[in-house]
Amino acid sequence: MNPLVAIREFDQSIWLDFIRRQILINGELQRRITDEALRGVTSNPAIFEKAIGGSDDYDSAIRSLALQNKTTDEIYTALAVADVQHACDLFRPLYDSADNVGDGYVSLEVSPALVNDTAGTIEEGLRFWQAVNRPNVMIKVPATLEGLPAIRRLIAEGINVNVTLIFGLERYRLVADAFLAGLEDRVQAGLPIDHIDSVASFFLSRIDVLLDPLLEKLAAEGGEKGALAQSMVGEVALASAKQAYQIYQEIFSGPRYLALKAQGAATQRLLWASTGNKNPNYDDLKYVENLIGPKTVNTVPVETLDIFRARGISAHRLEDGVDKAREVLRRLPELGIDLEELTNHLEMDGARKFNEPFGKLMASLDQKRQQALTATVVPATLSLGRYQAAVDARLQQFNARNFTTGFWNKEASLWVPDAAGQQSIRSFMGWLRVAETMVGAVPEIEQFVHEVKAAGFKHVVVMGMGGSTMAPIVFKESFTKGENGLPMSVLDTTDPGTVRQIADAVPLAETLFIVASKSGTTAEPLAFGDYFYDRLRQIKGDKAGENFVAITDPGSQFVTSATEQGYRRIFLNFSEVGGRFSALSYFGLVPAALYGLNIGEILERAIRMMRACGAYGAVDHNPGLELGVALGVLAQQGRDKLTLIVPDSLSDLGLWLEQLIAESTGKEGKGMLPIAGEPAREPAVYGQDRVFVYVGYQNEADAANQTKIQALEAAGHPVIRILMDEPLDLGAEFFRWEVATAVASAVLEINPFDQPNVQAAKTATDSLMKVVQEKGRLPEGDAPKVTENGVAYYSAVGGSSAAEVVHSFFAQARPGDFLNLQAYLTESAALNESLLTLRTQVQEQLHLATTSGYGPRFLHSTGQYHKGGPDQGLFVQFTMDHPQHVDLALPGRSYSFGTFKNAQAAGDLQALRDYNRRTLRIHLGADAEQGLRTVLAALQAAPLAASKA
Ligand SMILES: O=P(O)(O)OC[C@H]1O[C@](O)(CO)[C@@H](O)[C@@H]1O
Ligand SMILES: O=C[C@H](O)[C@H](O)COP(=O)(O)O
Repeated sequence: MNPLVAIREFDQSIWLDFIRRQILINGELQRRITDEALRGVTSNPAIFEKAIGGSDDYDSAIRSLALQNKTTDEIYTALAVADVQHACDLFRPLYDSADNVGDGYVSLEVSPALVNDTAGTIEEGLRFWQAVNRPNVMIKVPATLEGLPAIRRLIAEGINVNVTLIFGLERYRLVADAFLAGLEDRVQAGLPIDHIDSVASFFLSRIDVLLDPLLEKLAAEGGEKGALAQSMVGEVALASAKQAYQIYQEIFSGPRYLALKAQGAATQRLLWASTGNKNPNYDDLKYVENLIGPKTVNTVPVETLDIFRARGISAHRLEDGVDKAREVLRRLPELGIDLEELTNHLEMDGARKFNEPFGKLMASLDQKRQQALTATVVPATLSLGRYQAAVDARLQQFNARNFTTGFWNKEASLWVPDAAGQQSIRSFMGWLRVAETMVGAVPEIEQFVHEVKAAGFKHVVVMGMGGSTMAPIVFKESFTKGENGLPMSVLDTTDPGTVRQIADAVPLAETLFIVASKSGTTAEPLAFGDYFYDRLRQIKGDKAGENFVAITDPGSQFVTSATEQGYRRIFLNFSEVGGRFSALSYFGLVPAALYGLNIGEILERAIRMMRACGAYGAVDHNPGLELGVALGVLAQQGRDKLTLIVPDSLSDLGLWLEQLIAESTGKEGKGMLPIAGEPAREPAVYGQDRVFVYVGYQNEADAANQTKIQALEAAGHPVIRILMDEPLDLGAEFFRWEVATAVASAVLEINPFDQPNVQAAKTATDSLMKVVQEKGRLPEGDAPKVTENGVAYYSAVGGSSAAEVVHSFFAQARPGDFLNLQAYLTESAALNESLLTLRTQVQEQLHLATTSGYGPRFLHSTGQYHKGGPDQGLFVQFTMDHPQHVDLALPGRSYSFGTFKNAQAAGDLQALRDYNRRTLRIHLGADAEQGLRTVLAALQAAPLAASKA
């Protein structure tokens, strides 16, 4: 039997004298608990120095905390407390188990600087106890004379105490006395004493390290004394321990303790500490095997633990040779050795051994803190030309209103006058500080990633709509997969072809499906979840839930259904963080971590930007606020098409920006429309409604785009440039753009956090789905105006051929309008190319801004702007057939993905028409790529001409 397990027969508990974030996250500590019967953990300042100072595991957390203006002390406490909490949670099942007596504890030591400071020790002990906030933490207090009253007081407060740095028997008696006195104080105060545990840590190897050289010196002198000294080499520590155990038995069978026992008190067990051997001549298990006995603990370093597991022998030996032990201690004075005096030296030396590494750790933390504070964020360069004056005027106006402070104080009157709007704004500002909150969740997420990989998962599919999946898309497309990450796909469409592609491409049984929905009521993610859950049930039966993870808000219905379906994990996000502002919450970070990205670092960059956008000072030179004011003012001046130019490596950033900006600002007939995916062109093809934003990398040559941007600037267009150092800076950009969007909304006097017009399409879709449920199919729509080459054209404008319909549709264009292509199709490279050709043609001939999106994705993004923003859109909707061999049935429903998607397209078309938008629906038939080529031919039949109006 594994000796670590066998040792339990002798009622000794093995604790680990080591902690480090890595072993918490990578499952090592859990494995030791499960497989090696590990029953507790102790830490000390030297251990934390090794963990924090000796690795870069904590660096991004250190910098994040520094950016939150934490002091060095606060940073140390936050890191240590987080690790101790995590370890406490891993031991919690053991701690709570019915047959547990005194185990499952994790110790956290007060600062070694307080070794002679009673009041300071009590204050810090109480503070740590509250900060860790776990019943199975032990506060470690040194057994100095000043420590003794603190031990009594902390015990009296009901706190578990690990008394450390005990070297001598006299002091040990005082320690036990302080423990009993603390319990008696509680009894006197009428407080319970049945859930308080304490251990007395008797330090061993350090005794021999000090005594052996003295004994060896005497031994070398020879004679009788020399012989006696020789017989004692390597014996004093074990003799002290054995004698201490005798004292333990005496005290804890005496009347004083028995009176307390009657009220439920446990004994203060002896804990053998400093049991890692330091003398190469001794057996490495000297301070383990010889000290096995009932009601004791041995805290061992990792190396000793592993040696014991490999070759240790478990036997009750603590009470062997008790007489000899007594004799060793009795005869020491004959050699002129005063053990009690030497233990005082050990105590002072012990304090030094902890103070030195602790000082070193604090110095290195301080240095990292300073470095974090001096690091700056990537600036945005605003070249606003003739608009600068209007922007400056608004900046001054905002400064006069003390806008920066009001913004951070969530003063909703900065946005809208009505009380309901203001209430909604206040309740959706959680994103402002979510990055800080998430720093604390990084270890939890990283441990989850470890678990998922250990369980054998090979792929991740993130499923959701809009804000619940946009950030994962950006992470996937802008970063290469992290070394330890899993390949990831994102599903955000009901298109059966796409669902099928994903289902066929991934190893289903080894795929982790993340269903991400803030509300938990969005129809698409629920359908995705049901579909894949059903597929997994066919493979794994009742175990299907193991492959599913939910990210949702607390209290959503989805929490209940995911729990019922046995989901592996449910991450509860924050109700005060809206979907499109959730990139830096669980919605963005869980997928990012699974993809192998350094989420601590992403958060650090975000917090750096958060600090730069901080609550004090002027609006100008504040990276988020200044950008927001500029964009808002430009939009008011007709420069409302925010045209994003990016290198290929950032092509999907536009999807995220589109949703954030369009869904936040596109309402009440106002708004800013992001234009993504239009290649940069010469000034002549653009109208006067553009503001160009270039987001790229400092070191990535993107000469073609940069030259074009310069020409656009020279031609009088406002141009904004942001040059990042590396993809991790996207953490900062998420935050900058969230702030800018919220601030631009204040300029436009709208509520950035609602999406009132998205509902119109959902409602229309819902009524169509009712018809489907009743009649088995969607209602017949209007007849097409024209059908040509199998492609049908539906529009309010007339024409007797495809070319005529298309041309008269575009004849409605006015300056400042935009084209929106809505592709309810299965995405493909060929379709992307044709859609781009169509956009380019319209841009060149009509100088319109053009946008394009796959449906239904865009419904949860720019869809709000289409209906709520200004009436400037020309909407071309493309639909296709979903032949039976491609379409997919939805389990438990009377309709398929294809029907659902058709209903969404028809519902949105209905909504657009209800808002009197100019629409053209083109049904491409069974072969969408071929159908679209036909449309292009119709378009190219003659040059487009806009109306003269
Ligand atoms: O996360 P949920 O609640 O499923 O919502 C998805 C998306 O739908 C919207 O509410 C719009 O329909 C977005 O704002 C949101 O990001
Ligand atoms: O809790 C115990 C101490 O952390 C530890 O055992 C000290 O051991 P050392 O003497 O090896 O530093």
